[in-house]
Amino acid sequence: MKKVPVQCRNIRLSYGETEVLKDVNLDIEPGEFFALLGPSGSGKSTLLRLIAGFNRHQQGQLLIDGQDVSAKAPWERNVGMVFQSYALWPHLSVWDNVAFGLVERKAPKQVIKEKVGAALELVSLSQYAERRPSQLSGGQQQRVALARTLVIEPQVLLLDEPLSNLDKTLRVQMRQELLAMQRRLGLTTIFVTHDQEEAMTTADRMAVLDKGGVQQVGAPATLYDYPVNPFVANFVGTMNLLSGKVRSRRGDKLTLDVDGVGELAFPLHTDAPESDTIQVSFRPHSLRVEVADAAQDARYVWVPGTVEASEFLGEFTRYRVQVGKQSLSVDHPHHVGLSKFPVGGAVNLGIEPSQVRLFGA
Ligand SMILES: Nc1ncnc2c1ncn2[C@@H]1O[C@H](COP(=O)(O)OP(=O)(O)OP(=O)(O)O)[C@@H](O)[C@H]1O
Repeated sequence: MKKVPVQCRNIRLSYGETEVLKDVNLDIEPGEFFALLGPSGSGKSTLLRLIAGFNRHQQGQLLIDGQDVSAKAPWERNVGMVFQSYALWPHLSVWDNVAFGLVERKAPKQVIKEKVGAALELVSLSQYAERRPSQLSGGQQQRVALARTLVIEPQVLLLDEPLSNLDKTLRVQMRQELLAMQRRLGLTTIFVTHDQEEAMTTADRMAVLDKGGVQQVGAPATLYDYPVNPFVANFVGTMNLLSGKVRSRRGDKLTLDVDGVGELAFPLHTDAPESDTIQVSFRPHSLRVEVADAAQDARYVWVPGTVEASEFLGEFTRYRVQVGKQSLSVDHPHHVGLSKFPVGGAVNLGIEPSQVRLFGA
C-alpha cells in the first residue's frame, strides 16, 4: 500500500459569522498515526470531516498525496472514514455491511468475496459474518465499521472518536489492536479524540486544537515536556501554573512575588519585564513535598503551603496544596511506611528548577 502525506495549508472554515477553523496548517507524514486532540467544540471533527470531504473550507488548500483535493467529492478522495456511531446498517449482516462499499462501486462478485473475506480476517471477525450488528458487542461493531472502511482500500484512514463508545477495558484493548493494524497496513491514519491518554499512547504525533486553531504539533513526549503555552501544558497531562509578578531579573536569577507567599527566587531566565505577571509551570510528579519543619534540600525552590485535599491513587497520592491564594497538585509516591500528609497540615513544596517552564502573562 502506498503511504501518502496529508497537508492542510492555511485552511479556514466558518459557519456564518462563526469561524470554526482558523488558518490551520498541518503536515501529516506518509504512514503516520496522527491524533487531533482538543476539548469539545475545538474543531477536531470539523477538520476531520473536511479532510473526508463532508465539510468545505472557504480558504486554503487540502493536499492528499500532493494533490489539491479541495474541490473533490468524498468518494473521489481515496479516504475512508469510521464514524463515532459506526453507522452500520442494522438490517444487513456483517458480511453485507462490509461488502457495501464494493457493491456500490460495482466491483465483480469474486473480487467482493475475496476482499470482504480478507477484511473480516484482518479484524478477526470471519466467524461472525452472518450476524447482524445488534448481535455483536460494541468492540465487534467497531471492528465491522473498520473492516467496512478498509475494504475499499483507502489511502488515508480517518477515525472520529473511534473508541469513545467502548468501556474503559475494551477501549485500552481496542486501541492496541487499532495501532497494531495501522502499523501492519502502514496506512496514513488521522484520528480525533478528546482523550489525552488515548492520543498519548497511540499517536506518532498529534496536534492540539483550541477554538479552531492549532496550538502545537509534535510527538506526545515533546508536547508533554515542552508545551508552548499554558493551554497545551494543561491539556496534555496535568500541569501546575503558579502565577507571580516579576520583582527582579538578572541573568539567570529571577525573583517573583507570589500573592500570599512573598518572594521566591528561581535560578531561571525570563524576558518578561519587571512587574509583569508570569506563570511558573511544573508537573505534579516533579514536586517534592515535606512537612513544614523538615530540612530543605538546596537544589529545590521551597514554597510553604497547607494541604487542602488528598486522593489516594494506588501508586501515589495526589495532594492539593494551597499556596497563598493558589492551589497546586503534588504527587507523592506510595510505599508502605512512607510519610503521609494530613489535610490541614503545613507542608513545604520543593520545585526543581530544571523541571520548570515559564510562560508570559
Ligand atoms: N453545521 C454547523 N453549523 C454551525 N456551527 C457548527 C456546525 N458544526 C459545528 N459547528 C460549531 O463548530 C465548532 C466546532 O465543532 P466540532 O464538532 O468540530 O468540535 P469538536 O472539537 O469535534 O467537538 P466534540 O468533541 O464535542 O465533537 C463548535 O463550536 C460547533 O458548535
